[in-house]
Amino acid sequence: MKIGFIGTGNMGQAILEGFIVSEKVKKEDIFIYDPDQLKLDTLIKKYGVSTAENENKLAESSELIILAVKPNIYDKILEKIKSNIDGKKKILTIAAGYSVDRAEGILGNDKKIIRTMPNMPAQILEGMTGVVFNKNITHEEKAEILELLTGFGGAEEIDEKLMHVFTSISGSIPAVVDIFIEALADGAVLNGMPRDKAYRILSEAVAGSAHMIGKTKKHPGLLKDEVCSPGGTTIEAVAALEKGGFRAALIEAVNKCTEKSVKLSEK
Ligand SMILES: NC(=O)C1=CN([C@@H]2O[C@H](COP(=O)(O)OP(=O)(O)OC[C@H]3O[C@@H](n4cnc5c(N)ncnc54)[C@H](O)[C@@H]3O)[C@@H](O)[C@H]2O)C=CC1
Ligand SMILES: O=C(O)[C@@H]1CCC=N1
Repeated sequence: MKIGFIGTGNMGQAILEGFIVSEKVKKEDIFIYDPDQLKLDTLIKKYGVSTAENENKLAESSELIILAVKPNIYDKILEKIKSNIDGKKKILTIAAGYSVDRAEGILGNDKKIIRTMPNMPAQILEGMTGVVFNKNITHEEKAEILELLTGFGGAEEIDEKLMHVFTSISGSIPAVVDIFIEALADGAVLNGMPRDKAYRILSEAVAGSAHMIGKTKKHPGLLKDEVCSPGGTTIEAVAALEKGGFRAALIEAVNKCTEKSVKLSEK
């Protein structure tokens, strides 16, 4: 399948890298367009992909078009490429708060639209992507798209109503985890550990703890209890977190992020 990227910023590049590293897509089948020539030159050099002269040329030569620009220019780009989108081409969106309905409103409801919410670990094949298909995508095409997306991590079809909260707990979550790890490393540095060593240890310890939940299927509260020895060290950390409002801060973070996705969708 010929795939075109409109926009090769942070997320566009992460997906592109995911496709290449996973070998799901051949470099000859990837076309990119971005007004930032430096980004294009770097990606052409690094991955051997081809560039298109403009958005329309890219749309003409691609079967799947990935719109990886900021949400506020989605309407403008779709209007621009509209005449090159027939009922066979697929448009894949990744923007926060950009509904299938809105894309159909511009392209027509006879077009094939896939709304996704990827996340940055796609770059290292450990991403998680939420997927919504419009009614024009066939069963075979759904399977083909999910297969492509699972090349760089997990991919799950979800109800579009849940896309806002999915954005908070998947699309945006790397930033939350990054702050979490940075702050933990500050604590380690405070106690004499070199920062780079702390990051190395934390990335393993946090990933392992997260995998325990998926692999053991135990309730996270139970896993926490198993770590807290009576009168031991861990319960001191737990008590400090509760005192600092850790849970409330995280619930509010998910809530605010979800609200923002809703707001973006109302624009
Ligand atoms: N950064 C992330 O972790 C995630 C981002 N997203 C979504 O990805 C989209 C892009 O976000 P980022 O990559 O973070 O932004 P970014 O600012 O890094 O990338 C946007 C790219 O679009 C390019 N661009 C601007 N006008 C263009 C045009 N007319 N045609 C083609 N390209 C054009 C810019 O030069 C830039 O390279 C957003 O819609 C965002 O909601 C979704 C999930 C995660
Ligand atoms: O911050 C944003 O709006 C995008 C969507 C999810 C992650 N980054």
